[in-house]
Amino acid sequence: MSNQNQCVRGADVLVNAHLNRGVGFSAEARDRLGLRGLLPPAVSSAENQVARALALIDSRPDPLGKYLELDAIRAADENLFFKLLIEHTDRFMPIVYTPTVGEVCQKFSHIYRFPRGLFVSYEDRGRVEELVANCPQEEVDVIVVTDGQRILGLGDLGMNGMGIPMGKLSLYTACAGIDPARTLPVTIDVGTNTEAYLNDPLYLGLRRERVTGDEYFALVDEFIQAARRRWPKVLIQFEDFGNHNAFELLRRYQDKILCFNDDIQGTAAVALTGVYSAVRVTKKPLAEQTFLFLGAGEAATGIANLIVDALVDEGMDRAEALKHCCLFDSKGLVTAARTGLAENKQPFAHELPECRTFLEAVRAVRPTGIVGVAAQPKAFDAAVLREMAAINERPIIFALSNPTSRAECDAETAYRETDGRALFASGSPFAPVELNGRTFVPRQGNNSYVFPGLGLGAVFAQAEWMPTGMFLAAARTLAETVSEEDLERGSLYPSLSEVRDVSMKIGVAIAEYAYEHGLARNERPADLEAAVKAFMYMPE
Ligand SMILES: NC(=O)C1=CN([C@@H]2O[C@H](COP(=O)(O)OP(=O)(O)OC[C@H]3O[C@@H](n4cnc5c(N)ncnc54)[C@H](O)[C@@H]3O)[C@@H](O)[C@H]2O)C=CC1
Ligand SMILES: CC(=O)C(=O)O
Ligand SMILES: [Mg+2]
Repeated sequence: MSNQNQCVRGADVLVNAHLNRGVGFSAEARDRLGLRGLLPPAVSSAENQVARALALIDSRPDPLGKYLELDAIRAADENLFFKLLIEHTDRFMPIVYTPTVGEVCQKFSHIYRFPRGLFVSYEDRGRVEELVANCPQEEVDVIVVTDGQRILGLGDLGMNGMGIPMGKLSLYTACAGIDPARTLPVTIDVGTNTEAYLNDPLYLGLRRERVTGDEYFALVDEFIQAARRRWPKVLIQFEDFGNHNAFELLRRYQDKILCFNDDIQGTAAVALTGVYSAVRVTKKPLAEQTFLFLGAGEAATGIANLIVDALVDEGMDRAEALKHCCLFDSKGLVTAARTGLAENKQPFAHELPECRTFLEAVRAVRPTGIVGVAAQPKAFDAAVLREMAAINERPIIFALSNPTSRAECDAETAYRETDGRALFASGSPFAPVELNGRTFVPRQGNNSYVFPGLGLGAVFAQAEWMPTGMFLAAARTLAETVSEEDLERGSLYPSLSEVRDVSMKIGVAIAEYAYEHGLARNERPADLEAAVKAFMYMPE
């Protein structure tokens, strides 16, 4: 607790979510803080508080209702909220994160109740420093910022996209122990091109079409500079920006400040882990794998580039490595004959026949794995899955688009259409599948397995910036946490119940990378693991 917080007393404590422990305050704390009489007389144990909260949440049958209960708990007592999230990660992650967070964003203006984070509107250009100064946080370790243009696979949600930085930062704390008082969700509101919001009287964002070009980049830069002036060591995570801006912002800031793009780089690391797990099962090395991506945007080319980096790291020539990844976008298979290709797709434009359907492309490329990152629901249909099963003994099937409504296929379909041979992962969670007397436990190929640990390590070592090597290190560290028992159940990732330990290990690997490569701004502690563990916030 900071000195400033130690001065807070009486009712002010009870309306401060960082400090409030509600009916959990002991008799001694109630006297010390001037709370006697302001709370019901009985003191609740931690177990009691959790039980009361769980009953309240369970009284809401629908996921959005559960989200609203959790959100209200958070607004009143952050300690209790994170206790719930940490003790019941499996149960509440689908509520505070995908898929429910998608619905939360779509309805954000209708369910808005509690102030949180920073809204930087285009109307505030020229005075963003003042907005940043208004933030109550004395210190900020991690900012997650969006402009709401590509929220999951749901499209342009404008200011409503704020649910995503809020959700991601909840995971930073729950999964990697970043102090919640030192996190800041940010939305840069430059308008929206979604007509329904512009016509919705309850919409809380700027009512205008999106600002683009120089004015757009000037506003984002004004925010970044203001944030870094106030918090010079802050990590900035770019999240769910529209494709062109996402690549351009990464190009501008990647090697200059402590930042990364989660959709491009975090996703790449988690997908590569899934690939490493899959090749342990197929016993065919990475060098013998070929991937066909449905989609050719941030996630697709982020993943493809990291696979190429991993192959080059194993000794393969880069030109050869590029041939191991092929892209299929809204116009069909990306080939050398295509003109006007975006820069990120060009390295993957190979000499291949023209294919208009994904099934044709599967037949032409004969991939060992397909990766769905185009938000095209059910695109991995029975014909595609059967073709993959005909080409491969153990086909790799990653349906990574979010939320569940945008998944390329569900787990049951993936296993059923491949006679249980698919090595499957999905962006949003699916329940275990029973097939032919076996139980498959699919897990999430979601960047949530890596961004919390990446951020933890970068913040711990106060890294200057985050090179590609860090994302490779994160993928390899995560892969080491996948056990033989996991693989036997069809799980390419560890259980969510282990996620804090997993994030800690990734954090240590990233911090170590920063120390070894001269990127850290502090001294390496003698016992790095112990120091990282001690750094991690844990609710009381
Ligand atoms: N599991 C995870 O951790 C992550 C999942 N994603 C998901 O991936 C999806 C895409 O995200 P981004 O790559 O950032 O978006 P993006 O907008 O950068 O890329 C989308 C791509 O899909 C292609 N596309 C659109 N319609 C298509 C069609 N009918 N057939 C083939 N391709 C088509 C577009 O040409 C574009 O290349 C979203 O649903 C998002 O939720 C994104 C990041 C992380
Ligand atoms: C998981 C994530 O970052 C996305 O779907 O955009
Ligand atoms: Mg994202």
